[in-house]
Amino acid sequence: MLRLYKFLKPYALMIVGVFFFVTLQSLGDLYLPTLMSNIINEGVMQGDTKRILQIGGVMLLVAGVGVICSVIASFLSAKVAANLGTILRSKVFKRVESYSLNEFDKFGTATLITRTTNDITQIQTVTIMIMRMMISAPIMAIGGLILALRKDRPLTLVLAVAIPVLAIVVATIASKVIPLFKLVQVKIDKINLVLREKLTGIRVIRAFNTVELERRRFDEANVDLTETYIKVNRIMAFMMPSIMLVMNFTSLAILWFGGIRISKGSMDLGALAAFTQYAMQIMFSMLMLAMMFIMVPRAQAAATRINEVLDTMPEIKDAEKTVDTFTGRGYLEFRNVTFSYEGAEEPALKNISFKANPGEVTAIIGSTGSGKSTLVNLIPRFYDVDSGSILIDGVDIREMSQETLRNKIGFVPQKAILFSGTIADNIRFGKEDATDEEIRHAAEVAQALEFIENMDGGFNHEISQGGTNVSGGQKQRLSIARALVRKPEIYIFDDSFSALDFKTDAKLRAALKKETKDSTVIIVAQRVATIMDADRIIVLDEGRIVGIGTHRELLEKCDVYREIVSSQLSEEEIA
Ligand SMILES: Nc1ncnc2c1ncn2[C@@H]1O[C@H](COP(=O)(O)OP(=O)(O)OP(=O)(O)O)[C@@H](O)[C@H]1O
Repeated sequence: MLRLYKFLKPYALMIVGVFFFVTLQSLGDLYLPTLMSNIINEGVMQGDTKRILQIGGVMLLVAGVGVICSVIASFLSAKVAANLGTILRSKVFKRVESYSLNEFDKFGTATLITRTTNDITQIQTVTIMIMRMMISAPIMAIGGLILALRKDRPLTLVLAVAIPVLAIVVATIASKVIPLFKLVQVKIDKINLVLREKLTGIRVIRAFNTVELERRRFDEANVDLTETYIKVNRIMAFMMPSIMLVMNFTSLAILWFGGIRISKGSMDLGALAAFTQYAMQIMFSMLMLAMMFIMVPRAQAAATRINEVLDTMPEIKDAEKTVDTFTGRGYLEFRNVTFSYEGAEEPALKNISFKANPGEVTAIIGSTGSGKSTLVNLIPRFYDVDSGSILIDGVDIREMSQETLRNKIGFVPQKAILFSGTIADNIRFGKEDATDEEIRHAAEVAQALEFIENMDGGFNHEISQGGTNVSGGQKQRLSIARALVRKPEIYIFDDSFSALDFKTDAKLRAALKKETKDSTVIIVAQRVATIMDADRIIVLDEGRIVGIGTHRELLEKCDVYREIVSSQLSEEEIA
């Protein structure tokens, strides 16, 4: 956790301020019992009303200053903790943003969300507590002890018994509760995971009538978390009564032995009243320390999880010296590329070699799971190859900056993703400074203009979160327009025409031909009709290339291709 506190450097002055005001408040609190003892001895016992009012006035003043100090310390500590939260959230977000898909696969989205929200809030809360208690608890404990000793030395023997008893009670409770707090964090992760999956899959859940089943699964995770919370609270419920019991017995013992000492004339009434209060202050400060010992490990667990995110360096990094000048315009080459997903037994791609030139369409076809998406995901460096290399214009993509590389590419993913905002905003995502004319043109080529113009507000029509207010085919066309507006050197369409009807598919490809005539186009497709006219078709099977050529060439020499074709096209279409 200390590591995270390094981020607090800019707020050092505020933290000093918190310590200062907390110290002032604690000193005031320590002074009050002495003043009370004076009121009893010098005012009440002597019947001196003036003295009572005098000391009472000072007590009010001390208490008033204490309240002001406490308010300022609260305000400052809350501000410091809130700022720490902001810094941590932004650091975690920045790091997560830099992750390659490998790291995303490793963590999972649910835990990354819990770590950015719940874990950081946990640290924020504990930070406020630490700032307030770290100073005040020792001052109150040590100061209280010194002042109690000054009031009556023999009576402190009662404390010598009471404090260890209190320590044992608190330590027993803490040892049981700390591991449970750590468990709570993991269980919150689980709830987030279930919740996220259920919410994103709500349509499937409704369609398959599994609402009841899913509810039960959520309830299981929920009950699991609740039970852990109940366990924690059951133990914590013992804490206050046990501590109060020890404290009440301590008060009783002080009054008992103090009474004996008063009756012997070795102690006065004021000193006994003050001593009782100091004893309570000492024990409360021990309690504060105990709370810190319980809460800090909980925040420590959160801190470890945050540090894990911050310490995980993205596997894909820019080279020290990057190449920025290129002689070609999107000439793509795969040289003996082999790639495996982390933890997979078999490589997803084996020994892939091919060339794709500007002005040509290179199509990739193959059965599901044959590695088509994996192959195109390697081009923008979502993952790095295990061996071999991918070159653009003769330069290994690992030798150029990721920004330069990705600027060359217009990527249309298999699953069209839209963001909340207008249709124009979504297309402009491809090119920040795109003019209205460019956006309109991209939409026209993507065969999206007609449906956009039929929508309320046209290009200003708002897309809802996750793009739920447009159809699958419309989503695909908008994500194609987003890639087109970039006018990139390399277009990658990962099964991006699958949701289009045949007529729109054909019209789109005809329009694309003109638009992409100077670019290298890679099309992953399931439908043979979509890629029949491609300059080069690559047939993948279980991660290997089993054929490269035109439609005609492959029909003659590639069995796998022939099988795919005959399962989709009629005899006349093949001919
Ligand atoms: N993130 C991942 N982690 C581990 N394995 C993966 C991952 N993504 C894909 N795979 C595996 O890699 C293989 C190739 O998957 P890929 O998505 O490239 O196939 P595909 O040909 O695009 O299939 P489809 O046509 O169904 O989209 C599959 O066996 C798949 O299970």
